[in-house]
Amino acid sequence: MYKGRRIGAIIAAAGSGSRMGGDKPKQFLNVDGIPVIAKTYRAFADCDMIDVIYVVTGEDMMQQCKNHMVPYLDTKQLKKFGGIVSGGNERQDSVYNALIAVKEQGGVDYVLIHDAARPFVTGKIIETTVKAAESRDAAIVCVRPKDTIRTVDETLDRRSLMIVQTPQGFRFDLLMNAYEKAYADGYYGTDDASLVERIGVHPALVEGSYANIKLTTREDLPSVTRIGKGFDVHRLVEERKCIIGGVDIPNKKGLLGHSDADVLTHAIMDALLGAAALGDIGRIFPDSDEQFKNADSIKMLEQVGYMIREKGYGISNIDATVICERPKISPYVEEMIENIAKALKIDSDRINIKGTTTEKLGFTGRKEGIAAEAVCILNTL
Ligand SMILES: Nc1ccn([C@@H]2O[C@H](COP(=O)(O)OP(=O)(O)OP(=O)(O)O)[C@@H](O)[C@H]2O)c(=O)n1
Ligand SMILES: C[C@](O)(CO)[C@H](O)COP(=O)(O)O
Repeated sequence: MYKGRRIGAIIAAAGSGSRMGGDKPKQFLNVDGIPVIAKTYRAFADCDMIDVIYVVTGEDMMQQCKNHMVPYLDTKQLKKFGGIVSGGNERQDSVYNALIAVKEQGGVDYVLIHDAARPFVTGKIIETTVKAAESRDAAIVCVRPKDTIRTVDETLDRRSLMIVQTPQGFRFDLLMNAYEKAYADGYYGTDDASLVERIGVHPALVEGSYANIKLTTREDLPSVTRIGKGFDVHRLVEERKCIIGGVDIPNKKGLLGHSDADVLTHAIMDALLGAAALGDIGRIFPDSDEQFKNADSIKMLEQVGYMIREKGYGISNIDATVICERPKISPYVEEMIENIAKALKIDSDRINIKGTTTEKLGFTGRKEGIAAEAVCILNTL
């Protein structure tokens, strides 16, 4: 409530995100650890001035939308949920469908229209828009362009230009009239204010934020950095090969394990899987499975690399340490790096491998086994 007025919000989430691409619409992608639609909804739900929130999404996306929203909201936030409305072909059609649903459910005094694809909207922006809409009937959030803007033919005067964002807030009956007039005239606009202007109302301009971007193309997505850590140990025994980092190293004893027991490659796989929240090698390549008996770990690493890319991550770097008295690691480091880089399809300068001893202490010091640890950083592509 604001000054005793009932304030509604409509979140437009029926787009297909064709410019973003990918396997799901952008409103269902994750930003800051939660789906975009949930983050956007939360911003409105957490604002005391907002009484009820309607989400408009594609007819075929209703369930997907709920799944990406409801589990991320608390009881207080969910209390404001007015319902999900089926959208239309264009943003304007979607918003109109939601306006009709709001009206059918008793209406509100003022309504804020917001793109689901603008999850960085703040409580302050929402409040300022409500106040401006209440005093001026219509209010839109804008920022000044930072670059020079021109048409194909001429440079425009930047001082008179504004970049229009959402939310856009209106007296409810005014916006409804504007939409009805637009449809009567066959007019389509790219925002709500342009429709209201056609019936003679100029909106108040509210200062937005450069951070309140509309996620439109891949470059708009904030980069995500994830860290992973892996550790592995294998026992040294007679009559086994000593394969480390894919290099068959001449040594009196070799490493015991279900696969080829490549301790270094295993630690690296666990670091990568951990960073991507994909579990660990035990889960992906179980030692109860015969197909992994004496398996080439570099081949398994290749598969892990594929899974990481599938999840949308690139490998920023890997740093690994092999811990043993013997064999000496340094003569083989370059070859190990080459094998690992090739399997992961990354540049070799993203990988660092080193060897160390435990000064003859512990099981590595007694040459009973070899340990390896690895850390990695993944970034969204
Ligand atoms: N028929 C439509 C089209 C768009 N939108 C919503 O309007 C907002 C702004 O639109 P836009 O960035 O163009 O989203 P998309 O239409 O999804 O993107 P694209 O044009 O790249 O397909 C988005 O939150 C989008 O979900 C909508 O509710 N109904
Ligand atoms: C409403 C809007 O976000 C204001 O900048 C924008 O016009 C939506 O346009 P789109 O063509 O649907 O991306």
